[in-house]
Amino acid sequence: MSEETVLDIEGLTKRYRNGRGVSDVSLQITRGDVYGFFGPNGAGKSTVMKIAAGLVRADRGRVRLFGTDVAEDYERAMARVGVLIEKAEAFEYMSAYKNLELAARLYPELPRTRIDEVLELTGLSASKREKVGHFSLGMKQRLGIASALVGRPGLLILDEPTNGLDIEATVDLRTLIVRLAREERITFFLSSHLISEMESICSRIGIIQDGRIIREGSWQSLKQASGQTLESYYMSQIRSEKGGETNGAAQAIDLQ
Ligand SMILES: Nc1ncnc2c1ncn2[C@@H]1O[C@H](COP(=O)(O)OP(=O)(O)OP(=O)(O)O)[C@@H](O)[C@H]1O
Repeated sequence: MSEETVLDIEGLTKRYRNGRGVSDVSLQITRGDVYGFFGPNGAGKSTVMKIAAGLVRADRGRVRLFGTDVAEDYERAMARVGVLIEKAEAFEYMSAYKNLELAARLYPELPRTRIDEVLELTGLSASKREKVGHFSLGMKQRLGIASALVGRPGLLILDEPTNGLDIEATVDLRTLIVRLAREERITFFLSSHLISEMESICSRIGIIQDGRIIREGSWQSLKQASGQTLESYYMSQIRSEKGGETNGAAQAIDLQ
């Protein structure tokens, strides 16, 4: 594993009691990547992300964050990781600022100015005294990201960050991710079931279907190799797997 590998997932398998889950998932994310994890509903994106964030235990396989195994030393592995899985949770009757103060309690060594910094980064400074209950969904998502940013993470894991957002809020969120990647040098592992919403900001892409990674590569190489938009490429891959043209076998090809 190179020094630059921020997240290293190897051979993850998780079977829920109902027999669903993920099988033999491996992927690596390098410092500076905006890694887009795409797949249909129920493909296994959240399961992989929850295991990566130490929230669900895998049956087999290994996750290393910044070189530390999550199962062996959770606190160390997660020290530089911010997580937003599913919907951003916040106390609705409190202001954005108060919510972030609570998040900041986990990091007593951080200066109080960090709260204003993350409010500024996420474009919420003007609303910081407003109750979160009055926020739009897009603002709540941005507050969730602000909360994940408090501890100055090197990696942000965002599961379906655009879920339920309208176009304007989706565009704002994309702009925010690009800005954070550039200005704060944050690496991203983000998922979506709508490739068109995120493909333009991703440097690497993994496609998961029925619990297995079926394609992986850099945005450029996948786009060039396919000679079509990534959305069309994605659809053709998903359909060909469904049609059994590849016998449903895991075919993680790295085109880089
Ligand atoms: N706690 C659970 N118990 C049983 N089955 C589960 C559980 N969580 C997920 N599953 C099943 O595992 C499979 C993968 O689910 P997962 O939520 O990881 O997919 P996903 O790609 O994130 O889907 P979506 O885009 O709909 O969020 C699905 O078939 C789902 O029904």
